[in-house]
Amino acid sequence: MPSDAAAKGVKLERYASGGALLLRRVASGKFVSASSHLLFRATVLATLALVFLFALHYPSLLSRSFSLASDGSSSSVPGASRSHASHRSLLASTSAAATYGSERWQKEIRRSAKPGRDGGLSVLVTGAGGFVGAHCSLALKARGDGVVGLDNFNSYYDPALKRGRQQLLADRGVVVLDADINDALLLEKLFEAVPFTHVLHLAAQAGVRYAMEAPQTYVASNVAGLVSVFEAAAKRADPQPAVVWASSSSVYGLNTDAPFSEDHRTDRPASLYAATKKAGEAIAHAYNHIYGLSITGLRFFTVYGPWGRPDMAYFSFARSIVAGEPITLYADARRDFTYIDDVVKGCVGALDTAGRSTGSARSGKKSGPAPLRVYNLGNTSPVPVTRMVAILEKLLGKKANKRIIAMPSNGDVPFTHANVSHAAHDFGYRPTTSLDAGLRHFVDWFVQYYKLDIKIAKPSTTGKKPAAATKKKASATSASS
Ligand SMILES: O=C(O)[C@H]1O[C@H](OP(=O)(O)OP(=O)(O)OC[C@H]2O[C@@H](n3ccc(=O)[nH]c3=O)[C@H](O)[C@@H]2O)[C@H](O)[C@@H](O)[C@@H]1O
Repeated sequence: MPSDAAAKGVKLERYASGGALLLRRVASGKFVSASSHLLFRATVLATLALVFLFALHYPSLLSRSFSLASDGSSSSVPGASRSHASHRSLLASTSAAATYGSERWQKEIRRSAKPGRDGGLSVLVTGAGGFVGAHCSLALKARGDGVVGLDNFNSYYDPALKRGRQQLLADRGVVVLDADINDALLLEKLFEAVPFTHVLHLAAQAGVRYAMEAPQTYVASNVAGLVSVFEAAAKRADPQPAVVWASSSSVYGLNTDAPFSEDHRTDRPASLYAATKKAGEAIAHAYNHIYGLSITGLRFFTVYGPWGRPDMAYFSFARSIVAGEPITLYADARRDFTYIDDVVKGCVGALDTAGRSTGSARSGKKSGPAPLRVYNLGNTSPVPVTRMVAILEKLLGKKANKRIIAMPSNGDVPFTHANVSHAAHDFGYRPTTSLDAGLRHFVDWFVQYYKLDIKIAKPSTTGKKPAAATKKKASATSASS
């Protein structure tokens, strides 16, 4: 136990008085002598010198993140952009139980990547903490494929939701790394550790209208990040995997021919978001042409469902309706809303039929042409946004406080409508979920996840009155379950 004096921050000083040796109390601050000042300064200088040397020799470490999801470390990033996310990586590395490239790290990655069935795929899923990425990872794992995920868990929307999805995957033995697709060295280490058969590249900066606020994050994720993934798949992986990646219905931009077919013009994007996705399709062409990389782009049409993205209209409207807050509807807007389970089946079908890459990382040459494909994954039945709101109102048992305005000039397009005949022909893609049924699944999850005391209306076909919502723990309802 410290003495009372020490505990109070005082020191006892000997002094002579009248021949007697006495003790007196002196504040400890007064004892900070010139020599301890010097010592302090020397320590600070030495530390700065060490940091400088470290940064000089290992600059790439400053932009790398590599903790394993399973170590339980949480490092959500303040700020809205993916490009900001990597700055926390040094923290992630020091807190990780199994560090990047270490034997334990490799062992964990290989375990997660190992298929649980003969002929199973081994898939690297980027954006696995995201909405579509998490559902696809669960579905692949459920059918016996090996999956390794990565995600930078940025705070474009609530990172807690992404951590929740990560936990769902961890519960099923799927590792999701805290990592950024722009970290070339990390991707290299991943491909060194595992001969992935496929990459499902879903990490991106999503959201059409946010591109006006944060244009550079779209370039960083959707252009630079895509190049980073293609570079690693083409030059660092041996053998090269096939890549399936998320393009967007927004590439149709100002196209007015409907339904949208892959053969239609896509050279008039209405938003920077759409432009980066269109750029991605051009970049895919180049990597396929030069390196023989098998590449499939999937144009998603307004995907919705449980564990969805809170920035999307159906989700934010549901929150506003519950909170009694106003919502703004763009007059006459229509969307080909596509339910997550249908999209997951499309993604899995695209992976299964991707065809091999023909290039070699070692020789840098390709042995012949490799598949280069692009598909619409939509629902084929556009619905007015006002109808989507009416379904939500009915399910939630509450009227929305609606404000209807003309569509602003914010990158939005008035309608989307998918022709999916190519996907149907090549891998049997057939969307089966109506907006009514899909939103019901969403609201079921929404009420459970946010623990809302809401009675959900039964489907109109039953003609029954609203029943109490179940209170059991929220779970994914995708093909994974
Ligand atoms: O299909 C796609 O390619 C895109 O789908 C969605 O984009 P969007 O269709 O604009 O989805 P929401 O932001 O959820 O908007 C849905 C509809 O609600 C309308 N809306 C949106 C916001 C609002 O305040 N009011 C409103 O009426 C929009 O005009 C749109 O018609 C996603 O956010 C994109 O990431 C994705 O790439």
